[in-house]
Amino acid sequence: MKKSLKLPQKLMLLGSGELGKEFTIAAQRLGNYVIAVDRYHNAPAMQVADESEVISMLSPDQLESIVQKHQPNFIIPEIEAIRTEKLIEFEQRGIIVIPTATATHYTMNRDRIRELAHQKLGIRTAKYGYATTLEELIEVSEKIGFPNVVKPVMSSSGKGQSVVESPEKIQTAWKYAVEGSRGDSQKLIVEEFIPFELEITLLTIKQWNAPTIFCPPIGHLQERGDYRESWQPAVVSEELLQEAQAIAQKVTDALGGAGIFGVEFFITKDSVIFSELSPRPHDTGMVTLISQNLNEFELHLRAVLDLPIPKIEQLGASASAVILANRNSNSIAFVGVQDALSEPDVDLRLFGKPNSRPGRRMGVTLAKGRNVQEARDKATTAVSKIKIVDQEDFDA
Ligand SMILES: Nc1ncnc2c1ncn2[C@@H]1O[C@H](COP(=O)(O)OP(=O)(O)OP(=O)(O)O)[C@@H](O)[C@H]1O
Ligand SMILES: NCC(=O)N[C@@H]1O[C@H](COP(=O)([O-])[O-])[C@@H](O)[C@H]1O
Ligand SMILES: [Mg+2]
Repeated sequence: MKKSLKLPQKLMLLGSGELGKEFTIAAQRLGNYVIAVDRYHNAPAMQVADESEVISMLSPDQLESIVQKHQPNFIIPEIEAIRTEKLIEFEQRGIIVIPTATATHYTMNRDRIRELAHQKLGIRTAKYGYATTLEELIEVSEKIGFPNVVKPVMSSSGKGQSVVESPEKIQTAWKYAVEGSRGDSQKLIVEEFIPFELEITLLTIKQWNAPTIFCPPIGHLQERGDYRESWQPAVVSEELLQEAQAIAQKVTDALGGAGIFGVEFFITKDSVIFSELSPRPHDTGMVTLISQNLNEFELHLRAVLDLPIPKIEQLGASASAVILANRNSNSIAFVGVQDALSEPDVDLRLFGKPNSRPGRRMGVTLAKGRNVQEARDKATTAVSKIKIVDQEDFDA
């Protein structure tokens, strides 16, 4: 990365969900030009970007045609399911891929990043094995033991993931995982179930020309593999936090490049277990929209563009909670927003996703409190006040 950089830059965002939308807003506040790309029209980031493209990001030809057309300076992946071999080619042609094309390749599938962290770097993870057929799944499950967690190697937000309590449940887990697999892989990972006390995301900012820095840890609560609440700061002993930071530094150094990473850990009574990482802003990191002087999207942008990050300030106990859809609809509306926002220090993001399906994340509440418990209570209370309705029903 060159030492002196001029603004604006042309950024191509591959994936245009809620995280991309906030990133685009951060990029545009510094006058940059953003082309938002996703598989469907009017995705959240497209609503605030300069231009947009609707393609299959797993198609090398479609990626080639939009890169030819827009000639971006940077390609910034926002989801995993991208034809990463093509990103390697773009990088060789001089486009900066964030954090690097190889890093996106490693983190696209759970097996590659697991091999890097565990086999190559010797980092502690849950015991694991792989399966590509039901027979293999039965065999590997017996080896790992019960309960275990079955996940497609390519999926996110808990899609296709389930906890398997006993051998009779394996077939159901197989079916669920194959159906929930994103992209073109049918491989599954089976992990030992870790009975953790707390799980955290350590937002780790890798810079081109400055040392790696960390945000205070974010605690989170997940249900069925998907995030429901997050809060900052999370209480972790100094010793375990240093261990987590050392692991995050080791993995992100191995991946290289620059940008923010969401490094996920399970914290048990006396140990830290690496789970996985996103080479991009993390959903649980949306709490930083209220909890820090620079949120995770602004930090990502600064790291990408080699802009300084002189200080990360935590602004006090804060929390986020998700608003999930309960229906299939392409005309959803929200009611109860007035009530939700009537509390001091409560804020809201409604992502503007054009369609809903049961369980799809449509928004997030943000809150500050005198302590984390109060912040969490305020965020979840705000969620309970917001109801998703059909536009037509409401207008009728
Ligand atoms: N081995 C495990 N033991 C215990 N809980 C687990 C295990 N693996 C996953 N989980 C639970 O499921 C959640 C989601 O798992 P994971 O992060 O691997 O999935 P994901 O689909 O990549 O999620 P995201 O994309 O939101 O990060 C974890 O945060 C944790 O709560
Ligand atoms: N855990 C990863 C994550 O939260 N990713 C975020 O969700 C969007 C997809 O949402 P959708 O499935 O509702 O389209 C992605 O584009 C990204 O913003
Ligand atoms: Mg995760």
